[in-house]
Amino acid sequence: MNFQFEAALVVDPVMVSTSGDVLAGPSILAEFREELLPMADIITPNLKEASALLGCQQLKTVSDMRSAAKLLHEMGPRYVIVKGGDLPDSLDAVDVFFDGQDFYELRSSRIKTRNTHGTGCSLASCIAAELAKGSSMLPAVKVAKRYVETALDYSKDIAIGNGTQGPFDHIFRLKSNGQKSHRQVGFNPSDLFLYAVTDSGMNEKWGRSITDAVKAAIEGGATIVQLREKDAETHKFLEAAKACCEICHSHGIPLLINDRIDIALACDADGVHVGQSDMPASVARTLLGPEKIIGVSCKTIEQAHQAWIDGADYIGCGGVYPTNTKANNLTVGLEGLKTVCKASKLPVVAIGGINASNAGSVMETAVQNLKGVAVVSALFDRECILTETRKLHAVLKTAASMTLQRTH
Ligand SMILES: Cc1ncc(COP(=O)(O)OP(=O)(O)O)c(N)n1
Ligand SMILES: Cc1ncsc1CCOP(=O)(O)O
Repeated sequence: MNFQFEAALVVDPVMVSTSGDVLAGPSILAEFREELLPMADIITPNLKEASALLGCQQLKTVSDMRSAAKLLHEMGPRYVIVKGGDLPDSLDAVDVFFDGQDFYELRSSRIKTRNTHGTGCSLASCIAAELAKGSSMLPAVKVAKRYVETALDYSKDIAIGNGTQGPFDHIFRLKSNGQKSHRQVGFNPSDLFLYAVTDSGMNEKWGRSITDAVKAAIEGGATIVQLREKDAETHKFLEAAKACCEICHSHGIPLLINDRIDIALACDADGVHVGQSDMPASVARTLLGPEKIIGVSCKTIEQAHQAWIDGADYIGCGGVYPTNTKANNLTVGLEGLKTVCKASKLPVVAIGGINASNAGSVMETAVQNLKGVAVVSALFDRECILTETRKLHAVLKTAASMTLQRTH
């Protein structure tokens, strides 16, 4: 693993709590400014703390937060995130991240709860933990934000003690894992290794149900499944999606729905895959919440960058090779795939015309961020899905181990 930080100092200047209580007085400000901030890799003040550090400057808008982030950066930390939880309720929850050059507005849905004690410390701790795992700063901040948002959502209705504000529950993942034994929580990019994408037309042609097709793909080694049922009627699709959810989750395999956010919500699938002309990923993220997986189809560096800004988890890049499965789909080729992979901040799965004969060439490009291949016809437009999935899995494993040998 390539560690970006040998040691990192994450400073949460705990001075004013989310509830407005003053936790540290003005006497500490000089030490913060002169001693701590110049050493910090990142500081994570809320609006009141940023205001106090800047001599009680009023911070009421996102534009004020940008100016504050810049001024705080001049005090020495390498990165600043000004947390906007205290902005008026009518606005989205926006945090402003500044790396000394560029500003990023990190938006999330506003979760209505009084249980907010501990959010600031947990965000800072989670950033530190991500840095320790080898992450660079902005991805670490994004993971931490998602974690806090999910924990807030999980614990929004918990009633503890007598105070008006309670703590949020930051060990929710252990609990939710216990409740749903096989269901994976969060997104693991290695799941993209062998991505099976169904097709209603192909199942019809071979006289198969979606559930039988999904079962066979999983048995053959598929690591993630997407239901891409373009012609399915909604009621039937929902019933099939619910059944596929059960099958996938009993095997610990994530199930995504193509395009249909309504179906994904109704069957509690693990997420969705959307294209450039579908629901924007940022809206999908707001609708689905922080925990669901969102994939976006991208052919260009700009689209990949936008997907990342919008809060996607991975991108699907292609068509790598010509295909009959998707009409009028521009082919980007291996070179286009490499270009997007190198620029992407998100993991990538290659798609389009991929089969057991060419999957090795795709994986052996060993380009950064490429985690696997997504395949429709090479699995589902075949007589035996199980055999074809096994064959493809073997090819991918060989390619992955050859790549590993080459790089060591
Ligand atoms: C993994 C993956 N990558 C790309 C696509 C294509 O999605 P989209 O651009 O929305 O096109 P349709 O699949 O809707 O025809 C995908 N489905 N999965
Ligand atoms: C959905 C999609 N998006 C880009 S190419 C493609 C079709 C992939 O199907 P196949 O694996 O049969 O080429």
